[in-house]
Amino acid sequence: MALVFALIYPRIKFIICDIDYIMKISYMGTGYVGQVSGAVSAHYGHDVVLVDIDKKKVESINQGKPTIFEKDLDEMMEDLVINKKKLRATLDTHQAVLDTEASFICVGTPDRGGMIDLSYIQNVSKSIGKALKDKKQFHLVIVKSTVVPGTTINTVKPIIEEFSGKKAGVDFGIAMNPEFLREGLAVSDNIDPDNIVIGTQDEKSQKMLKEIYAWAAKEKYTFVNVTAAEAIKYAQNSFLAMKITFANEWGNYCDVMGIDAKEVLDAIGADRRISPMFLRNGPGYGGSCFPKDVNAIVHSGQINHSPFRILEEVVATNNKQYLSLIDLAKSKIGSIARRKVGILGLSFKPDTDDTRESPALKIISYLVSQGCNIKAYCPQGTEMAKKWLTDNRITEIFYANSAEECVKDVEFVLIPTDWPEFRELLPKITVPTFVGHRSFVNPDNFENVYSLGFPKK
Ligand SMILES: NC(=O)c1ccc[n+]([C@@H]2O[C@H](COP(=O)([O-])OP(=O)(O)OC[C@H]3O[C@@H](n4cnc5c(N)ncnc54)[C@H](O)[C@@H]3O)[C@@H](O)[C@H]2O)c1
Ligand SMILES: O=c1ccn([C@@H]2O[C@H](COP(=O)(O)OP(=O)(O)O[C@H]3O[C@H](CO)[C@@H](O)[C@H](O)[C@H]3O)[C@@H](O)[C@H]2O)c(=O)[nH]1
Repeated sequence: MALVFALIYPRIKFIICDIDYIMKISYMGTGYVGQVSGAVSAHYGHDVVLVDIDKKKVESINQGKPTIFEKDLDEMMEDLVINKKKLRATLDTHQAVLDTEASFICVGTPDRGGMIDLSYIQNVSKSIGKALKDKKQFHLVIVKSTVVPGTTINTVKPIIEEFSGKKAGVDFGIAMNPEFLREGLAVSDNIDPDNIVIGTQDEKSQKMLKEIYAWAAKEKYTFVNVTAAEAIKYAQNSFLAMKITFANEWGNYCDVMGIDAKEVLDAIGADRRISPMFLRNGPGYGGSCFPKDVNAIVHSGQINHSPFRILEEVVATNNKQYLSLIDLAKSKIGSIARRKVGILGLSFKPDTDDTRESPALKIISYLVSQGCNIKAYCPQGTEMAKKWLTDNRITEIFYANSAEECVKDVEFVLIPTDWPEFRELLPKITVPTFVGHRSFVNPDNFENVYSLGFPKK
């Protein structure tokens, strides 16, 4: 991916306009998805306005500063906002709809008791509908947020029709274009996507989406209807979550059987039918997407009388997997109650500041319940972690300023998140250290280091 990015980035930096028609596009919701996909769209030549209800985000973007930590986004946004003036942000949804030809809906669809909370989708659909009432020209509305199959047609479309008094497919278009970016690699994933899924119900909307993505190679397009586009997103994420869970269960089994899980997983990954991607065992998948998306599709299967038994098991297994790292520590050092523990890595994976559903936070909650004294450090995730832990009344944590400080004066260390920079520290740690991802390190190279999926005496 690094090589692909190195080849592609200079090209888009210097050839800003790679499209036949410069479209005016608004992105409703300026989080990880809206901010990155909006910036990349502007980079390829479109005129983009990002819309949010959060004033701080809008102000920061208008100064050319992203509000998330994402590789290459700082430089790209500063260039687009300050120098090229292709990207701006606003709080005014109404005006943004009037000023643009197409709007992507990129608001959150968080987990609420195993289902997705549609309130943000409903609110933004109402605002778009009200604006369309005042607009004469055709406008394309594209759902990019992850929504369960049926949501665009049964929720978004009727709300916009009601508030605009207009008809979908005639006065405005309705489409679904799921987002596949990975946090930490969001810019490069957007610049060079594997697949662009275009879900539409009418020809005009499909034509407009082809213009929006005119910069991409045509073989990347997948044309489907709106509901299939919604389903593709869930099928993909649940498959990947299942693959990781498969690797995790093999990791657990290999521990017990005295086998190095990496040898097994690397070997099967060499078979092209399986592939090595998403086959690293660890302390369970986290993040803002896999946990909530697998829950939501399991729920949709249940209420539609077509249960996903295999995914129900994936959820149950993943919910417990973080405990395997604690069990590994217990198996080597005995009781962990009331011990001093250093936790390296709070984000749900490296290269992001996002700590949503991070296994590290579940581990901290458990250790605190056992009376442990926690020191924690993360290169980017501390701020978001602190907020979540404080909201959950976990306040007795010492947040170290460096990885070195975090591992001093503790009885053992846990590394749930495999930030590459922690590797350099391993030779200097003198206390037992337990690593979540076997792919991160070979524990045989260190006296005191243990890993899930690696049976070390
Ligand atoms: N984060 C990812 O890696 C990722 C990848 C692919 C798909 N998705 C999906 O994309 C969607 C957005 O995810 P995210 O991580 O960017 O969410 P996020 O929570 O980071 O951002 C959502 C933004 O929407 C804003 N918002 C809420 N209501 C609004 C309104 N009425 N008008 C304008 N803005 C409004 C919020 O203030 C926030 O800034 C979700 O459905 C998610 O499942 C996320
Ligand atoms: O082999 C692996 C790969 C990942 N993980 C874990 O799985 C989680 C998710 O990782 P990743 O998929 O890299 O990050 P996300 O940014 O959550 O991206 C996923 O979720 C997004 C939101 O839907 C999708 O757009 C992406 O395609 C999909 O990969 C993290 O906790 C990882 O540590 C593993 O344990 N082992």
